[in-house]
Amino acid sequence: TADELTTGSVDASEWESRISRSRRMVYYYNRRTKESTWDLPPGIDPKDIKGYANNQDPQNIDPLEGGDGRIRASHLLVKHDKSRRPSSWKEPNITRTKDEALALIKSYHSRIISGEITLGELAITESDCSSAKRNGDLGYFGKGQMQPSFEEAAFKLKVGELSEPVWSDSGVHLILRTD
Ligand SMILES: O=C(N[C@H](Cc1nc2ccccc2[nH]1)C(=O)O)c1cc2ccccc2s1
Repeated sequence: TADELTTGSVDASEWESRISRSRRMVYYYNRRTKESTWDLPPGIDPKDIKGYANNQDPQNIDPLEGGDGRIRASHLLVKHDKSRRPSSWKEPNITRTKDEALALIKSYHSRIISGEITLGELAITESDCSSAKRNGDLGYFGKGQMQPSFEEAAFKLKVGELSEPVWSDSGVHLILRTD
């Protein structure tokens, strides 16, 4: 439409293709306008859209990546005094040092790999991220959505694998890839 031409949302780079899990069909999502559509706007060539390879049969989706290049993960975040936002639902003013945060996350890592407790259970009470309310679940995310260090570590994990401590501007994380 005319306004699309003026707002430039005919720009292929704003679009990504995703899989509708319910209808097992490819749909298109515009990261800027947040709109979803089954049909690409006129003037955009599907082959220019990143994400799920188009005109592939959604039945042969890579089961490990949800088919559209996204993964799902939960995490437990321990913030410190130099975090991007040294505050959380748990602690309005976080004063622990980076070393103390690392010591804490290592103790959590040990308890999880020993089988004493799961990351999801521990995140509820101990994570400094608001995802604590969802057992640390961050939902599905693709490349370019999370902080680079977090994304790099998460995409290296196999489904069900727990990361070593991972630093981001927010603090130090344990990441569990769940899908
Ligand atoms: O950025 C968030 N929360 C920040 C802390 C934080 N920083 C992160 C950096 C990478 C991945 C997750 C992260 N969580 C905060 O509460 O200060 C998010 C919260 C939630 C909640 C539900 C789903 C996704 C997200 S991402």
